[in-house]
Amino acid sequence: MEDRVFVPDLVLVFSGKRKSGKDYVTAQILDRLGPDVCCVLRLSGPLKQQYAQEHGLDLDQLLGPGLYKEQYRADMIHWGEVRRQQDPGLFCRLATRGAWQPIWVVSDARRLSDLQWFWKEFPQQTQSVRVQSSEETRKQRGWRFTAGVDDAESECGLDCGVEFDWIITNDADAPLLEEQLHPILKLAKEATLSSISDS
Ligand SMILES: Nc1ncnc2c1ncn2[C@@H]1O[C@H](COP(=O)(O)OP(=O)(O)O)[C@@H](O)[C@H]1O
Ligand SMILES: C[C@@](O)(CCOP(=O)(O)OP(=O)(O)O)CC(=O)O
Repeated sequence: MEDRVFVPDLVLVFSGKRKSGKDYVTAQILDRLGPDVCCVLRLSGPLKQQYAQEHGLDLDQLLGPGLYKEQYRADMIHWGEVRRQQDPGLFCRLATRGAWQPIWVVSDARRLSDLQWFWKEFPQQTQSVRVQSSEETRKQRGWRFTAGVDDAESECGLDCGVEFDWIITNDADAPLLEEQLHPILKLAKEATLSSISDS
């Protein structure tokens, strides 16, 4: 474990397939809790930054939701895997560096090694959240199966073997997101309150 000065009260580590709604759901949580209390951290942020720099690419477009990033996704996955083999916690460390809010929402865990890093660093605080949507819904949001991406560890690494603390079903016919997020938001509020009363 690293020597830490700052330890968050709660770390919600989200995973889910492409277009399941990870960004959408985590943005809703940020919206409810506010930026003084909560931050959304993306493991893909430092990865894309480094990748863009090395390959002379447009970082803003790589970070955006458009088609640009899809042209590079397979190669970025491979590039990131090589980096992770050398140092499995690299992107987790970089993404969390400097985060000061008491609630961290990590939007994009993809591999067991990502979750393991948070469990090890923040055993008391980490809660895993899976966002799931049907293939039909994901298709309506623009997803198309891509060999080398949708059958790779980046998309399938957390498909089995993890008992998630929370599962959010993000389909039109599922219970309202508002209702599904309620217990998680309650937990976040309780975590900050109990740390205020401890201090
Ligand atoms: N519950 C929802 N209601 C409306 N739009 C949604 C919902 N969930 C996801 N979307 C939309 O679907 C698209 C894909 O969602 P996104 O959060 O980017 O997925 P992911 O981050 O898992 O790839 C985005 O345009 C997003 O706004
Ligand atoms: C190379 C990646 O980090 C690219 C991730 O890009 P996004 O996080 O933008 O992906 P989605 O939100 O699922 O569409 C994947 C990886 O294997 O690390």
